[in-house]
Amino acid sequence: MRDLKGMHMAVKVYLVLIWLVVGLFTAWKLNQPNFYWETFEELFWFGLTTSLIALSIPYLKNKLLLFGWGTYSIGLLLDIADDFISDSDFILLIFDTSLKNIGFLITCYGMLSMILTKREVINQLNTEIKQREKLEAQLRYEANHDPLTGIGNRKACFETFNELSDKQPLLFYFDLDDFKQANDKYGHHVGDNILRAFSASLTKQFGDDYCFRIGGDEFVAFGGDNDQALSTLRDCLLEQIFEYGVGLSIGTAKTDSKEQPDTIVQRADSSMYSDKDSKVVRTRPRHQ
Ligand SMILES: Nc1nc2c(ncn2[C@@H]2O[C@H](COP(=O)(O)OP(=O)(O)OP(=O)(O)O)[C@@H](O)[C@H]2O)c(=O)[nH]1
Repeated sequence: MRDLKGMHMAVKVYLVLIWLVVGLFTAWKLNQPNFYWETFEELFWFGLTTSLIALSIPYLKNKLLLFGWGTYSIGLLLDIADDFISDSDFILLIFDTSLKNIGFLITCYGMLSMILTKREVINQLNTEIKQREKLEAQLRYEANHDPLTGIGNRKACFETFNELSDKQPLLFYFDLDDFKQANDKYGHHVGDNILRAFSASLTKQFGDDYCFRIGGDEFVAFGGDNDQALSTLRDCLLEQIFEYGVGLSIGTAKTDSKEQPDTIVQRADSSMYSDKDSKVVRTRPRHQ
């Protein structure tokens, strides 16, 4: 970019010089009886073209374009020479117009090939950008979602906590009962399916964006104050996994913008433990 700015500056300086030369040439020639306006015009274009070529050489990689441009300039030079030398003296002078036209065509073709090459490069870059964006979106998704259940993870829960609690002010904390037993009895893969089924029921109840898996068999969800009774909610969430002998403890805590998310989660966690401890039918004591 700085190079181009420098180039524009140099072009301006060259143009001023050309006009200066042309002005002096005109002033001088006006006093001559056989002044050729045509020569003056040809000199001007030759000066401008060669100046631009000289300036562009460091920036132009396309040899065809430079060759075309060069050929055009030679045509212009022959045009000027034509005014001073007669055709019979130098046969090449009759090709001035042809050389200009050939130079012009080669320049056009050089530009076309340059545009096509650039377009190919731009297409490649666009493909790379799209791939990168896709990869970034995937990485962002993986960083914020639990790979097993597909719902949000602990990190996502705390990052969106304030935003979600503004919309849904009651925090639910869920912990499966006797999940370890189900794991031991039916195998780890069934345990995985239980977690998936539970997550599916949870998102059905609370919505995809409001549920998170924050530990092995621990989940949180954001809901409204007017939600159904906890016993109904428990039955609903256990419907698909009840057959494996797992239960569900639920704790709740009202969110408060003055409190830290950690504190609110801790309150909901304590409430969940009270629920777990209050269970009369348990196959074994907790944390065994
Ligand atoms: N299948 C499976 N098991 C997991 C996964 N993550 C954690 N666990 C298991 O989940 C169990 C959680 O432990 P606890 O909460 O003590 O198990 P629990 O039997 O529910 O205990 P209580 O809550 O007291 O009833 C452990 O046995 C872990 O190995 C997982 O991704 N898949």
